[in-house]
Amino acid sequence: MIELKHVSKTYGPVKAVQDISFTVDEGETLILLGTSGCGKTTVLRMLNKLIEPTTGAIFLKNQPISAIPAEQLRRSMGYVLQHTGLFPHYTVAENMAIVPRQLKWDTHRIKSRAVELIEKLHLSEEHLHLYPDQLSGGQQQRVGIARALMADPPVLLLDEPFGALDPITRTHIRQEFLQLDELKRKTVIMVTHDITEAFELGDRICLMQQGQIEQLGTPEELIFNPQSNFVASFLQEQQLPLELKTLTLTEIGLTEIGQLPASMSIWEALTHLLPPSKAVTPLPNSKVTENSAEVSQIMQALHNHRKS
Ligand SMILES: Nc1ncnc2c1ncn2[C@@H]1O[C@H](COP(=O)(O)OP(=O)(O)OP(=O)(O)O)[C@@H](O)[C@H]1O
Repeated sequence: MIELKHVSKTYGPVKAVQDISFTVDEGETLILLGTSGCGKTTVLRMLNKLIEPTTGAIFLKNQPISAIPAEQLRRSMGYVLQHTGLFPHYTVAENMAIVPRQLKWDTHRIKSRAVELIEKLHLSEEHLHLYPDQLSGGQQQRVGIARALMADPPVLLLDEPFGALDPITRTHIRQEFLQLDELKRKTVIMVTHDITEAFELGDRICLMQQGQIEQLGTPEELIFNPQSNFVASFLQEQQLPLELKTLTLTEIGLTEIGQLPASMSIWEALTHLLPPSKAVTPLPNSKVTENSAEVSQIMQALHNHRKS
């Protein structure tokens, strides 16, 4: 669906992106993960033709995007900018109508699509008449996503879509986002520096450092088979929670734990088994202290899986 071949971008002496190649399949969610300044946003901006690669080429459905007019390309790619990028002097409805107007949709179609999406994102029709600064940060982020989805583009580019939110709101919006039926058939490329977010949302993760790819793989590959010390140390602090979220009970060799389905992640299983006070917040990074028979059995199976 999308392919980057040996793409680099330099700004004078600054090598923002250095010789990056990867493909993203149709319907896949790829996360660009890395610390500030590693080149994630630059990749996204090149995909959308906001900037040109210095060398290398980008393809959309096997066609070089250099041959696709920018306007046409952007109609097939919704873009959620860092800090939402909503126009402050436009109402929510006007912000959401920008692309449909370019596509010459009639007023009725624009309105009904806006109402449909705003409700899917857990806002109400009344919000359509407000200006961005009359909304909370979380509401603005929802509008930013709704705006990008208006014309139902097959590709969605998201730059830190849940940035600048407190951790609890961030988790809520992320859960809503995961459940959005609108996203199920889209190809999504999302930038984040939040490891948990990357592991929850990504089919694959591209971990970058100083403009280069350190490792590109599934969450499980990154956690259990880090290709460099950088990858291992980048993930180290979150190691246990990531393992718990990435692996299912089946994958650690457990087919029966009480009534819980074996396709559940270890995290979900422990959330069911542990008392709410322990399950609500992420489990301690170093060890799980609760000692019920099932929890012990799960942790033993995880231990065995690590050794295998
Ligand atoms: N227009 C520009 N002119 C000069 N240097 C730039 C420009 N845009 C980006 N850079 C540099 O390129 C590098 C990569 O920037 P980029 O914004 O892609 O990083 P990032 O990983 O998205 O960071 P963040 O998470 O902080 O947004 C940085 O060193 C940045 O200073």
